[in-house]
Amino acid sequence: MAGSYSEGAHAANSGKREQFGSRFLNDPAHVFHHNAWDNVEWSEEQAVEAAKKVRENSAQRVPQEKQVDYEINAHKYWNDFYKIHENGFFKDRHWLFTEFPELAPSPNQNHLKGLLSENKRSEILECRSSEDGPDLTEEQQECSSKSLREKKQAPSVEKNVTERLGHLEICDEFPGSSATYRILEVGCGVGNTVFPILQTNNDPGLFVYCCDFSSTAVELVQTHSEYDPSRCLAFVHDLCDEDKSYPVPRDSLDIIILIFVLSAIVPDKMQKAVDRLSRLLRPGGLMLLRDYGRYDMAQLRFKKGQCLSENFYVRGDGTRVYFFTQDELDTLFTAAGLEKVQNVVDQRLQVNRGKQLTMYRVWIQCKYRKPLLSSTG
Ligand SMILES: C[S@@+](CC[C@H](N)C(=O)[O-])C[C@H]1O[C@@H](n2cnc3c(N)ncnc32)[C@H](O)[C@@H]1O
Repeated sequence: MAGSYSEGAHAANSGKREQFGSRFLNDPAHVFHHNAWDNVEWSEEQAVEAAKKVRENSAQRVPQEKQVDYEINAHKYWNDFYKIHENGFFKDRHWLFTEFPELAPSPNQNHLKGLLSENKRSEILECRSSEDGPDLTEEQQECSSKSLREKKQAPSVEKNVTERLGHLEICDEFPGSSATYRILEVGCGVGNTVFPILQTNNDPGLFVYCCDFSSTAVELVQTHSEYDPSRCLAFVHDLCDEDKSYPVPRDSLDIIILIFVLSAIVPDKMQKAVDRLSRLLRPGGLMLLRDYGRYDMAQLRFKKGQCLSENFYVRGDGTRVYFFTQDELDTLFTAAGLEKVQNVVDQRLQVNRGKQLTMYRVWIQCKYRKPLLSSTG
């Protein structure tokens, strides 16, 4: 499988991610000079070969009764996973702040969000004009200026925001209710995202919620030396469980993070799970996702007999994984009433220089925003 390699400019033009990628392989002969190459363009031959591998490994499906077991006992398989690996498997994700600067906003930006959660609508509209400074990200500037445009064009937007934020006053007692910036991570595992956020974001108004349906994982978070209940709440929750609610009211969260978790649930439950989460975001709040993309090396490595349904597989330890396209994720988020801010594919070539191995990774990264004038049920 030969890859062809792109210049950064080409990657940018083709809708591939720009922020991550800075090391480009221009000369295939240099492939083993570094550990990883960004924005690797696949050749047609390589894509055809990947599709063939997927057809082959999907030809034989896991029997129905086994599929039922994997679904009913999904949390047990993950519990077993964490009993074995504890917190040594997934690495802390310090790239988070490059990719998602919203997780560690500057004090000014937090102040801005705080005003919104305190329902000081008139103040926020005043503040925005002076705070749209150079230290806001491009997306945040776009968000803010869009808000201002909307303010001028449609007074009903303001009314809607006020009504929605008014809801918070009704449910004013919930964990973290006095916080001014609320982040929820779903499928948090042992806290490899949550603890870096708590370390990096020193905003006194920050409150971080995190949940996972693995009680073993949640216990590891709660017993971590840096777990501070005054800044964080870890709880057991199944994001597919329609009967159990989250411990926060609707329209209350600034950020929801989904890191390699949506791919772990059965595809026909994804939409409702995203819908429920979307309701928890405040107007203007963001859903952030990073997850497996179609034809990632992990998908191509599955053997016959591990396929549950199209692009959905079970690993040897009973945990499951789906491989998304950008369009599928776009449909999930937009159907949940969110607007696209970013939806990019990160095609990376990882290199094991010792073993002279090349590994083609495909990840998708998304940011979707709840509109100010929102109709998420
Ligand atoms: C691949 S791990 C990622 C963990 C973590 N987000 C990270 O990046 O380190 C997937 C996580 O999703 C959790 N998970 C899977 N299905 C879930 C569900 N239905 N509800 C809540 N958590 C779930 C698993 O227990 C596991 O911790």
